[in-house]
Amino acid sequence: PTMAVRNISRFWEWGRKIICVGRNYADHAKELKNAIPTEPVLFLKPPSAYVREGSPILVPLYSSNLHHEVELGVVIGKGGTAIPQSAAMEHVAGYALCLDMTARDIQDECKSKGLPWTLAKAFNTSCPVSDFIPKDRIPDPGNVKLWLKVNDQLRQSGCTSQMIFSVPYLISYISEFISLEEGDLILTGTPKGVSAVQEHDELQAGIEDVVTMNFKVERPDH
Ligand SMILES: O=C([O-])CC(=O)C(=O)O
Ligand SMILES: [Mg+2]
Repeated sequence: PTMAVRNISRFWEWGRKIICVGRNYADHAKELKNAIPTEPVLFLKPPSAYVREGSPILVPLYSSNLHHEVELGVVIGKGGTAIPQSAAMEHVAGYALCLDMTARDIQDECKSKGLPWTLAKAFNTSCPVSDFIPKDRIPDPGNVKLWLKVNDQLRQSGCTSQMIFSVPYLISYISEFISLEEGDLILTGTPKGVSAVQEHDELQAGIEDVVTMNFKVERPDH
């Protein structure tokens, strides 16, 4: 019998979970008039949220305010529970540039009703991802410059040095409650500059000196 060999560089095909951190940059928390968190804010996306370059980001039919959020993604290489911060980086296989696509109108409605963000954050194509970035290409995840352009106009530009909670802290914190598995992805939050995108917009995002990616926004035909 042949055993399929799974390659971490195609982690999005593994069907593992996507754990997202919200409000991890003070400048973004402020632009949405949220308090600066004293503990990480967590939510999830299902593996069906993944979309790769060459396929479009689809605007959910129920939203008229789809926002981009550019984020550093951390790909887990070794699973664990209650991982100490001092060992956290041993659990990292690499990184990916990610977008946390957000139906902001639906999120606002959920917030005001005290309901979960699922339909605002976890719909199909809500997690565009770049190629896998091996760990050694990013020597310090606390000093990564991220940017995002819509139709060639710069909208977001930030550095992970502005994160409230560091990558090792997040791995340790999350794994206390939710065991991490090989192939999981952690989205570490977005810096300021989130804004709306429309059908036919072209998004380009990058990690300075490491990777760029391009996505087109479309309306689904169903
Ligand atoms: O929707 C939000 O503002 C929370 C979030 O994902 C982030 O800060 O990256
Ligand atoms: Mg986000």
